[in-house]
Amino acid sequence: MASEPEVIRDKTAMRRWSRSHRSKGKTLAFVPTMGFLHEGHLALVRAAGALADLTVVSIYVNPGQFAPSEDLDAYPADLRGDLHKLADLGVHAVFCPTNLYDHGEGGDRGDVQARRTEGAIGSSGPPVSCLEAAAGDGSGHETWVRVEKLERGLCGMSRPVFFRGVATVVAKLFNIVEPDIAVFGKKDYQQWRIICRMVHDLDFAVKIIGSEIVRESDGLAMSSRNVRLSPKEREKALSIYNSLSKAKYAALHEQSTCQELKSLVIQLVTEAGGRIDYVEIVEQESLIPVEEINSPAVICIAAWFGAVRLIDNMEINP
Ligand SMILES: Nc1ncnc2c1ncn2[C@@H]1O[C@H](COP(=O)(O)OP(=O)(O)OP(=O)(O)O)[C@@H](O)[C@H]1O
Ligand SMILES: CC(C)(CO)[C@@H](O)C(=O)[O-]
Ligand code: BAL
Repeated sequence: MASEPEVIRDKTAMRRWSRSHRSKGKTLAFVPTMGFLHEGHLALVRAAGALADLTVVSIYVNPGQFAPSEDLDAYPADLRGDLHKLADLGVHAVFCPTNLYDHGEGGDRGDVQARRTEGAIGSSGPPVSCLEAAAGDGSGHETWVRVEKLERGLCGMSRPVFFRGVATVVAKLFNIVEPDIAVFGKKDYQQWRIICRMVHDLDFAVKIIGSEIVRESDGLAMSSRNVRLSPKEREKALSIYNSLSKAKYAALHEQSTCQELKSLVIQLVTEAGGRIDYVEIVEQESLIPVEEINSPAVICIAAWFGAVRLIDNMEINP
């Protein structure tokens, strides 16, 4: 049985841990997560373990990437279960920060009531995150990293504070953990591309690895949010994978146009009872929408099943 990972809650202690190992010549691989770990996360952890001497996993549900109207409060958690899973994989440290943002008394998940308060900063201006809403007057944190073009489309359309929050928290985590390598899942395709771009543009000394999507045996992409689907919704949600698979086949074998492919996915998911947020076919790196697939593209979808919004994608390499 592997030894328990060290659980580190303080950001200064995390940096100290990293630096003490790095000063002895150890390399460090890092997997940032929001916890409630499933096989998708564990695949990233295994990949990380194979690439460096030591593996660090962070578990942190970041209020800076959720809008007050989103599901921060409903996000599932099971720290004890997560730590067991990570111990089995021989992870060396788990960073569960309690002081990542210095924004006062509410702790990092903030004050729920304040988050819901109408008239919190920005209510008539630009959209705000739960982090700012909890602080009320916006004090404590005011620096944001934005990857301006890549954050605009796809999930950025319906989650306007999301990628600003992700890029910022990942930059903070990189500065604290100081890893050599970090592993992200391609399930969150736009997020992975945004992190690659941020690392390139801001000269972070971190190599980013994109890890393939891990699916349930019937094809549904693993996601922490799947646990919130009712059995009926879980069945309907399979239409995402089925429709993406059909669209990919049609793209490769039937020369369908992107408009036809998108219509096919929208029709199949809608008929199954899902509510489409977006279906888009974009270039793999720039995420610019394409009309025909004659170079590497990816078909991306977000759809609601009841109160749960799921995302998925499939790369198409003609
Ligand atoms: N099925 C999966 N296959 C590969 N990587 C995954 C999968 N699910 C999550 N990941 C990756 O794990 C990392 C942490 O993601 P996160 O903790 O948000 O989990 P999640 O399952 O994506 O949760 P949710 O989508 O419900 O927020 C991200 O890099 C994400 O892309
Ligand atoms: C990268 C991340 C840990 C940042 O909070 C999160 O967006 C996630 O889990 O995908
Ligand atoms: N994996 C994405 C995190 C989020 O939806 O907030």
